[in-house]
Amino acid sequence: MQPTDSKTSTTLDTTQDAVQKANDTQAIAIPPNKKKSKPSPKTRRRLKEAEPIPFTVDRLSHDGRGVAIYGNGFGVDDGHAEDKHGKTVFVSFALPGESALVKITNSRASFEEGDAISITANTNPERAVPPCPHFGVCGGCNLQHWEPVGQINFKQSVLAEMLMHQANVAPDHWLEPVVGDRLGYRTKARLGVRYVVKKETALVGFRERSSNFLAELNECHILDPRIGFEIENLKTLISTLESRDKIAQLELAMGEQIPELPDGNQPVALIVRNLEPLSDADIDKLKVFFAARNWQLYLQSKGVDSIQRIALTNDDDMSQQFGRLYYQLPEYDLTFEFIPTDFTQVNLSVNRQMTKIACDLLELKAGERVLDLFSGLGNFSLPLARLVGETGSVIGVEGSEAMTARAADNARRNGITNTEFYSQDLTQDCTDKPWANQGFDALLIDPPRSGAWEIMQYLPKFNAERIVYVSCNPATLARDTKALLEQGYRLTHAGVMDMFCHTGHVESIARFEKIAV
Ligand SMILES: C[S@@+](CC[C@H](N)C(=O)[O-])C[C@H]1O[C@@H](n2cnc3c(N)ncnc32)[C@H](O)[C@@H]1O
Ligand code: SF4
Repeated sequence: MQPTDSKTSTTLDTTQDAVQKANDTQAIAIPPNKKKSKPSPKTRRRLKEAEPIPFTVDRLSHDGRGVAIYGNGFGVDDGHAEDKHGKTVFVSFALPGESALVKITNSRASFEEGDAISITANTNPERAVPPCPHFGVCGGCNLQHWEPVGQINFKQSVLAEMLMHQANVAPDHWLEPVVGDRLGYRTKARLGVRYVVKKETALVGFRERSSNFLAELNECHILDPRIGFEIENLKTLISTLESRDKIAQLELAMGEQIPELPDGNQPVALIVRNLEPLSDADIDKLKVFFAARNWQLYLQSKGVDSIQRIALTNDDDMSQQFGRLYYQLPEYDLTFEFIPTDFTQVNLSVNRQMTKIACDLLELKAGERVLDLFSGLGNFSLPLARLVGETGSVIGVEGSEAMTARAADNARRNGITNTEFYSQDLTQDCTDKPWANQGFDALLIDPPRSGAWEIMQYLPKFNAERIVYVSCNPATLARDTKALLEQGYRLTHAGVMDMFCHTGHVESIARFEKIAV
C-alpha cells in the first residue's frame, strides 16, 4: 500500500499474497487508520507509542465496526487498564467473536476507537480477503474484510433493530435480500482531485478513512471498471496539465452503451471541476484523452450553470448543454435518458431488481391510480404505468424541475401515455394541489436520506391502500414507519438491497397496507 497525500502514512503489505499468508497463520494484516477528530498532539504521541491491546469482539455497531469492552470478559484487556473497566472500544476490521490485537487510534472520555491490526484467534468464517488493495486507507469502503453475504445479513439486522427500536414493529415477512453486482457497480461518484507538489503527482479518488486527505489510489474496485481502472491514467493526465493544481473534482456519471441512440456510444461522462479557466493546450490534452476513450467531456468552473460540454470531434452535437446517457429496465421494455447531473440509482443491476420488487409489492391491477413521490426521472413511475395499463394512471412528483421534464420526456419516448409529472417541493404541504386530490390506490415513496417526514403529516389525504417505501436511510425509514403505523397501516414486508456493497450504506424497501376498519 502506498503512502497518502498527508504528512505521515504507514506502509502495509495488503497484497493478496500477504493477506493469504496472514490468514494461514491466523494473523490477518489489516491497514491502520487515521482519524478526523484528532486527539491532542500529546494524546496522539501516547497512542502512537502504546502497544496494541488484545480484545475479543462481542458484536457490531451500526456502521459495521466491532464492539469490544475493556475487561468484562468479552473485551479482555491484558490487565494494564483497570481504570477503563467497562469502556467501549469500536474496532474497525474486526468481526464478531474474533480475538484481535487492536491499535487504539482515538481515546475519548466515554469510548475509544481502534483498528484490528491482526486477528489472533477465532477467525470469523465470514472473513474475506479484501478485493481492493486500498481497503483500510481509502474511506470509500469499510466492509471489504467481510463476505458480502455477511454484510447484507448484517444490514438486514440493522434495519430490523431500527424498526423495533423506533416503531416497535417487525414486518410480517422479510424479503430475500436483493443482491446484484458487488464489484464494479458504482456508476455515479464524485472523485476528489489534488496535485501534490512534493511528489509531482495528482491524486484522484475518495478521502482517506475518517480524514480530509485524499487517499492515494491507482484503481477502485467498486467503481464501474470503465472508470475504476482508469484512475492511474487520470492521475497521469492531470499531472501533465498546466492547471494541474487548479483541478478540484471529477464528477462521474455512466450509463449503458446503446449505439443506436444519440450519444449512445459515449456512455461515460466526466465533469472536470476547474477552479480557473484552462489553457487551450490543457483542453487539447483533455480532448485527446477523452476522444481515445469515447467519453463525454465537460468543464465546470463555477456553479452548475457554468458546466460546458467540450466537443471532441467536429461531428459532436453541441446544441445542448449536456449530452445523453441511458439505462434500461428490460423487464418493462423501458429505456431512460438522463444527463450527467441527474440523480440515478448507482447500481444498475440492483436497480433492475428493485424496481421489479417495488412494482410486485404494490400488487397493481389494471385501471388503478398510483402516486410516485420523489419520482426523479420516472425510474418507478414508468414501470408502474406499464402495470396499470391504459385505463390506470401514475402521477410522479419530484423537486427538480429539470428531472420532472425529463421524466415526462422518458414517458413519451417509451410510448407511455398514462403518466403525469409535477414539480413540487415535497417538504411543503401540497394537499391543495389538484394532483393531490384525486385519491390513489397505491403510493410509492423514494425520498432522499432525510426521509419523508413532512409527507407523513398529509398522507391520509392520499388514502392509498398500499404503500411501498424505498429508503437509503434505515433511521428515517424507521421514524416514518412509526407515523404510518399510527395512521392505521401495517408493515407487511421489509427487506434490504445490496445497492452499495462493501460500504456501510443500508438501502431498504418496506411495504405497508391499510388495515381494514
Ligand atoms: C432517492 S432519489 C429517488 C429518485 C427516483 N425515485 C429514482 O429511483 O431514481 C430522491 C429524489 O427526490 C428528489 N428530492 C429531494 N428533495 C426533494 C424535495 N424536497 N421535494 C421533492 N423532491 C425532492 C431528488 O431530486 C431525487 O430525484
Ligand atoms: S472505494 Fe474503491 S478504492 Fe476505495 S476501498 Fe473501495 S474499492 Fe478500494
